[in-house]
Amino acid sequence: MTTFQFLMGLITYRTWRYVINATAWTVIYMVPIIPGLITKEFFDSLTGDASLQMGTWGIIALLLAAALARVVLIIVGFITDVNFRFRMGMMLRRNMLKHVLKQPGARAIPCSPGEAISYFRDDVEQSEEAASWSVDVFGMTCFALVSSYILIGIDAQMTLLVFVPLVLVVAVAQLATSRLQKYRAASREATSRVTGAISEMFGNVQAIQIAGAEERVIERFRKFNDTRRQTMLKDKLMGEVLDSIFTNSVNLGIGLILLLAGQKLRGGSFTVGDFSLFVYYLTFVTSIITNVGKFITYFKQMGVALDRLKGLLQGAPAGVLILKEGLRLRKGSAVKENAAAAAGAVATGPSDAEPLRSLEVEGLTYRFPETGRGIEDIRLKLDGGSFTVVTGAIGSGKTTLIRTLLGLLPKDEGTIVWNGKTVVDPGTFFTPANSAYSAQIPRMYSDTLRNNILLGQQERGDDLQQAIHTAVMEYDLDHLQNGLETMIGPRGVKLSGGQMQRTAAARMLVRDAQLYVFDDVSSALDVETEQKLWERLFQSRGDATCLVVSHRRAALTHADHIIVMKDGRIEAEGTAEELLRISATFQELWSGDERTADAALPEGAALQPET
Ligand SMILES: Nc1ncnc2c1ncn2[C@@H]1O[C@H](COP(=O)(O)OP(=O)(O)OP(=O)(O)O)[C@@H](O)[C@H]1O
Repeated sequence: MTTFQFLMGLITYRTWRYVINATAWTVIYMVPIIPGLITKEFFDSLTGDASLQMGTWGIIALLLAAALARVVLIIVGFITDVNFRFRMGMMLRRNMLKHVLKQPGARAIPCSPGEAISYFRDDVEQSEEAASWSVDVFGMTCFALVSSYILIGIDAQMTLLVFVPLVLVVAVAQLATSRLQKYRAASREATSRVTGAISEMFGNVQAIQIAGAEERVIERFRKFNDTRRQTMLKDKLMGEVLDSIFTNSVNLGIGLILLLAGQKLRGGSFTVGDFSLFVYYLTFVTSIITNVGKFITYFKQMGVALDRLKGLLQGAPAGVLILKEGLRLRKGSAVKENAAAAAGAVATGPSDAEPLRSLEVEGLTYRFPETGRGIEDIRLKLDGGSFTVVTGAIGSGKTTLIRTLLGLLPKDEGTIVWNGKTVVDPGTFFTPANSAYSAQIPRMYSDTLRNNILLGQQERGDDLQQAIHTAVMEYDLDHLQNGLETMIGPRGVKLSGGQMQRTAAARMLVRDAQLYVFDDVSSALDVETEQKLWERLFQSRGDATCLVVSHRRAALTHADHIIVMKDGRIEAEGTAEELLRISATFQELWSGDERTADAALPEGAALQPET
């Protein structure tokens, strides 16, 4: 998609709003034609050259009326502009967000959240700016056409001098294009790095403190800021240089007009009124020239913004950005949408989920583009109601296997078959009521513990209490000041690693699902708590199928089937007894866990809330 197609895509999102906006601003730009003619009449009346006799008060009244009309029109223009800009920006942001949310969860954005914020804020604003200025260019062109027609009628030679700078400006702006784009791209990139670094720093305060890395982190941040300062300076300087070229080329035009007008006035072919009209229109032509230059600059910068936004799409067609769907800004449409969503929820609700009889995976492969590592040719089968553990050394591919199976990473190859039917889109299929998942690193929101567990789900009967009990959270609740109503997350009480994992387990268990997937939920739990968790899970959800990543004996001894991963492939599989005989990797993991269990902390040591 070219920058022009992108611009047209934005403009035609709400064509009639654009037309209203363009009409309003065209009238605003055209209004000064009238006071110019009135002023000409006034001066000509002083020298007796006037064709209309209005008198001083008549002229004042006309000038006031024209000024008042312009004020009113400008207010209208601002309203139409804000409305148009808002919708355009919202459409872009909505389409970007929709695309991001459709991506496999683990690769939703190709950058840090801070950088993504810069795409959503700065690049969208830049695109809005160019589209909004296109309205002004249209209005200004109309003014230029009408005023030049009037001026040519008076003096063609002088008119040429007024408009020559316009040609100059366009030529200079075109010549400066590639450099301007280069500087803009560099300054945007540097800004993204800075916002990305801020989000990383705030997200990793504890890790930075523990490593005593404050100074090094700040030094790195300072370097990013220095680069940003330099690139921004170049970008701004280039903008200012162009601006001054535009303004000064106009001044040159004014000088020439003054010289010529002097001669012509003396010769009698030019009236004082004509002179006043030229000078009056010139002030507007000046702003037109500057603004046309600005628009060309914004258009070029829009090209840079478009390239960056394409990057966020990760290879999807750029047309995604300008998909024309409704914004649903009115209350009525939101209500309708909620009703539709509620209807959808019934169709996929727990009662409709088909009980899991078998889940088969064949040739599942995913390689991270950055490292080429991942999982290769995974084949596995889960029977309904079974407890399967995936184990293996660090980096052997356990998490990648789970994420690829659940559609959080886009599989390169392989098939997933649920009860004999191929799963076409794992990302949407592996959600409640088919499956629920607890990630290796759980994320908490700044909200109450209750809302963090429910995550929008309606509380039904004693579901919540049951999930809390199964996740072995009762001790935590007793020790949190406001129990379930305690504010947690970044802006509340900080939970320990074990508390977060139990909260994530409760979040998963409060949902009815056929398949429960635990990714290393036990890594921050002591042995006794983990033992309780599995026992309670079997009591409360005995018929559920579980797929668990763990290297702990507490999980391994409960397993019907164990899969041992090594270098992204399945190295061995079987029961714990069988694997202890045949797999050296498994023997190592088994004895490694014995040492960990011996050194484990007593129950409750990790349960105190960190504040
Ligand atoms: N985001 C990523 N980008 C590139 N490579 C990755 C990424 N995540 C993991 N890898 C690589 O893929 C391989 C498998 O990683 P994975 O996280 O699945 O291992 P794991 O067995 O779950 O490890 P752990 O026990 O530490 O959680 C490793 O070599 C790892 O370096």
